[in-house]
Amino acid sequence: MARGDEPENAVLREVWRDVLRRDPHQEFFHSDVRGVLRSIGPVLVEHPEYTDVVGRLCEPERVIVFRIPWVDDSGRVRVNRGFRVQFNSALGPYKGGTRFAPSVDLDVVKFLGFEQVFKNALTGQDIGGGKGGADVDPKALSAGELMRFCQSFATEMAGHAGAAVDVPAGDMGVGSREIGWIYGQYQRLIGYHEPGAFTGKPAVLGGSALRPEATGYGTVYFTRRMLDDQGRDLDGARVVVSGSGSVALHAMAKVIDSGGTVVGCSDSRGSVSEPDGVDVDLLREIKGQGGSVADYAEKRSGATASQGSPFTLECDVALPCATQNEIGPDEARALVDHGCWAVAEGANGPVTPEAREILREGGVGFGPGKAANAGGVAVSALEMQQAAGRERWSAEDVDAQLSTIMSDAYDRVREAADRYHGDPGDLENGANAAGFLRVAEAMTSLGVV
Ligand SMILES: NC(=O)c1ccc[n+]([C@@H]2O[C@H](COP(=O)([O-])OP(=O)(O)OC[C@H]3O[C@@H](n4cnc5c(N)ncnc54)[C@H](O)[C@@H]3O)[C@@H](O)[C@H]2O)c1
Repeated sequence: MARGDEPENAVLREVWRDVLRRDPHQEFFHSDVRGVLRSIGPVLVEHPEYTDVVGRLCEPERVIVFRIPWVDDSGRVRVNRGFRVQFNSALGPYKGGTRFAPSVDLDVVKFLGFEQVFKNALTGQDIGGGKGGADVDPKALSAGELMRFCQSFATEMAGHAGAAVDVPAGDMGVGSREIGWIYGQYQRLIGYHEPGAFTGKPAVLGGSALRPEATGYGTVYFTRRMLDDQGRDLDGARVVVSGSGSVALHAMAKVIDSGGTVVGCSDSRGSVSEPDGVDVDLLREIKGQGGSVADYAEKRSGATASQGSPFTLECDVALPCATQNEIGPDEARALVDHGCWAVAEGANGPVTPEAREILREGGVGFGPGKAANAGGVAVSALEMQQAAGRERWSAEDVDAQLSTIMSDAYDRVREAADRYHGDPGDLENGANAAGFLRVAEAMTSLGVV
């Protein structure tokens, strides 16, 4: 919302101006707040009692910024910056991932933390929202350096994490190995076992079955419900999945499991088109050895590598699963021109606001990340439950719960879209409205705290 495009509701307008005034340069965060304020106007007409919570909801409860000193393999002392934004704990302990990437700054972490508040609410579980990370490129570090880095990160986080306080998980650049190292240092510092304090741990340390798969699988479960409502399904569909990391590889596997063909993928170095279908096992193997999608394409006669976006390829379904701002106006127009049925965000913020508008006008279904990629955090919350009960659930059990959670989230979003925005297919407004309703009820019940 530019100044001339402010909310009509006087309270929302005031909140928006405060957000801009306090942090004028946080554009990712502004963009997300803008979307939410747009969506909740009609909710406040029905629930004026929730008006008071909006200002508090847009201000994190706590922001922790810290120094991460570590020693590299040559003996040189290096310094990075770490972040944890404890955004909202009305529904439960703060819960959200940890991102290690050079692009991490306070704007990105606040944006992701704000998203997380709504996402977690949509899962129906009792978890608040938070996010953290550090401005480091883990790919540039040796394993020894990365372990020391994780230990330094954990030393600072130890005073802020805890099973009933804040439960970090992984995100880009942070997998189960790194969470194991972070948890190891945390446990050493506190002096006892507290497996519920971190999720996404290796299985041997109490990590949940299916946690690595959960976000990708969940995105596909959500997409299937979207297609169902269009009278379509993934069987026989051509699907582009961007990225080839944790979310993307598992989304690809579930697409193939559902009868679809993955006709394109990418990584930070380029993209690949393969009309006959990407071989996910081979791609995983090559990526696991540090290779790129271009290295993969060299091994496949039907695959073509390029430097362009994978979203200009012809496809029926697009699942952006890499990073933010992958689908801008050009990619959105290509998707509309190719008659794409649906786009669902496996990544956080991969579709820009302008692109979302183009998709909407072009009649392409849109599943916002707040809902579509909630599967990861949902299984993280199941990992917390298993830790609390000292239990281990099977992959089948977790998968069944994940599928139900994603389906329920879809219903919640669709119902709110219909009720407050008069269009059951407007899942973006629906996700914001449904998430807001749950958090606002909890915040109101807690009083002004
Ligand atoms: N891991 C989770 O459980 C989880 C949960 C919810 C949302 N997400 C979101 O999903 C996205 C991916 O997370 P991940 O855990 O798979 O990370 P990851 O580090 O395992 O993989 C990221 C992938 O994106 C690719 N990539 C990075 N920048 C790119 C660019 N500019 N263009 C094309 N490809 C690029 C990388 O090469 C890699 O293949 C992130 O937005 C993350 O916040 C992850």
